[in-house]
Amino acid sequence: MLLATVSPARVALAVPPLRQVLCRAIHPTPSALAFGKRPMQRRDGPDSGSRARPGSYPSRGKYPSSSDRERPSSSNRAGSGSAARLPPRPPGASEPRPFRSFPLHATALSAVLEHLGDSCPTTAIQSLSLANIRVVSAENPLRAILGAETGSGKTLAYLLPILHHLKSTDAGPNASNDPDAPLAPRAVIISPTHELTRQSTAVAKALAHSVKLGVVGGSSSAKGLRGWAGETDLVFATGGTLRSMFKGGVGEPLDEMKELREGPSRKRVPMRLDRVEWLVIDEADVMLDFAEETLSTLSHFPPGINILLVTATLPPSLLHYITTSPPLSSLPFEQYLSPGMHGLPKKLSTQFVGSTGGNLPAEVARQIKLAFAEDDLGPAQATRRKEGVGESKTKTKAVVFCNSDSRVRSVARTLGEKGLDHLAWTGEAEQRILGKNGALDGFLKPVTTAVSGAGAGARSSESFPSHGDEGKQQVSVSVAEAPRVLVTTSLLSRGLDFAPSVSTVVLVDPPRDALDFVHRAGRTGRAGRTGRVIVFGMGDGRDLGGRGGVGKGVKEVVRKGKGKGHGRAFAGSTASGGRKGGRSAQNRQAIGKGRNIIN
Ligand SMILES: Nc1ncnc2c1ncn2[C@@H]1O[C@H](COP(=O)(O)OP(=O)(O)OP(=O)(O)O)[C@@H](O)[C@H]1O
Repeated sequence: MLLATVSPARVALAVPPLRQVLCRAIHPTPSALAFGKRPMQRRDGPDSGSRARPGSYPSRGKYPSSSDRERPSSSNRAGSGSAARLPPRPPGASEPRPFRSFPLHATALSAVLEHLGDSCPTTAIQSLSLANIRVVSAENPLRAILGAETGSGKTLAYLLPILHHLKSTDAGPNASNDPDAPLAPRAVIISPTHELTRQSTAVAKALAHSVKLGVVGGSSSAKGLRGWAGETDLVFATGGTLRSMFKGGVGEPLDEMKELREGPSRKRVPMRLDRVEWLVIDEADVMLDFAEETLSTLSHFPPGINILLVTATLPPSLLHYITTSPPLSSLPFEQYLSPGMHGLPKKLSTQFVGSTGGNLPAEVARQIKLAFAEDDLGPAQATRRKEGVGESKTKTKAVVFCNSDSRVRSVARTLGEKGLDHLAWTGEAEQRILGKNGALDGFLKPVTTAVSGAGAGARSSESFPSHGDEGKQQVSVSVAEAPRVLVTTSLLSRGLDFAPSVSTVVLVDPPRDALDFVHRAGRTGRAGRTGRVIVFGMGDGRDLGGRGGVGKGVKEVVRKGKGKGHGRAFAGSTASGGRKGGRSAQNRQAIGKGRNIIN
């Protein structure tokens, strides 16, 4: 009944068949390519794409370079185009392409080339985003979903178009140095956890340093945004941090209890949202767990802002939510979904452990030791070297997911007894309460920046090749003596970019649903690298279909990761779509008791 209030056009947009999404991706309109400009035509108007627009590319039979945009030819000025002069349709807009082939602001382009390496191409979602995420007019804001598998570069997929836009329309540094001026960003990025907020902030800072934009990141609700004031460009925060700033209205003190306890000398952090042009909700499907809070947060933002929802999983319930809940439902969302979405990363193997001999934690420890021993074998070492993980002596690491804090404690205890150096990280972890990633750094990918003059960005010919870390300078602290195993809960399953040395993810308890499986498993095998996920509690993997909704969903995810993915909405525990019939995956018995590997 709720859908009755939604126009047919919007329903059609809400759940497009894959072919519609891909068609749009394969044939981006000139206006879609002209991002950063604000032509007057409606984005989805009937004549969209039928004539050249201001800022669109000259027809040259190739992708234009950024310099094309900076020096417009007579054929790409406003009104000079015609259908006959449209640029050739690209062969596949989700194909990897050089970052230079997109009309990025020169500073944003050099920042990303410095960050990833000069010759590093885009990933599928980055190609889609850079070709399509643009502001058409202030009166016609953009609403878009960016969806792609874990570890596929979604952070840059949303950051780059925003950096481009902010820089292209930058009015220069704010003259006011008033320490009491409210924090006033142009873009706000909401993440579900403090850990992810801190990591995304670090990535944005690494880029924004060259782009010369301001980035503020909240690391905890207690002190994250304190000390910042005045106009800035990007603010990263959790929904909770933002809400606590809005409590009682924008400009009210943050965390009043602390303020009472520690006295009025602590700096207040008011925030003004009237300058906000962009709102990004990272890990957007988590919104569903906090539906009311999310809507209450959104109600503070101006109505005409551009909204990007970024996600690795797109359940129909999320589509329903955004089409029926104001203010999200006020405009339809375009969908840019990578073909690999809802599958596991391609080089991630799934291994099921059916039998534990009655002692689950001990078997977990045994399987981790086995995995590390496999990693130390020659071929695994050679692959890691090729993938830029580091020296052949680099020790691989494992992240272990449990469904509860008590399970974290019991597994951690056993790992200790079995001589496995580990870190246990739950919502109650002391470092976490202090608002620091510190202890986690040994597991997280350090944010790097190129050392000038050094050759960075080793390439391979795969569609999503790993980039080398040669020639990079580590920005975060040294983590040489960090433990090899991290034991945690779903708290760290979302969005975090774990280090390439994390070769193994262990699911001690069955995932709550297939979405949970996708996110936990996706902490390894990132950026085209190899990885393995070891799954307990779901049998030996041969009869997943017979294990109810979760089993069916997991089976579907594993199969999609190995074949051609699709971008349809994902039913989670009862995933729909995908190929019928024979398995694309090959099952083979693993070395080790009862472990079944699906490659
Ligand atoms: N074009 C690229 N080529 C190679 N590596 C890339 C590229 N873009 C980003 N990366 C790297 O890929 C890794 C994963 O990126 P990111 O964390 O943005 O993935 P994600 O899609 O957001 O994953 P998740 O769904 O888990 O949040 C990062 O280490 C990033 O530096």
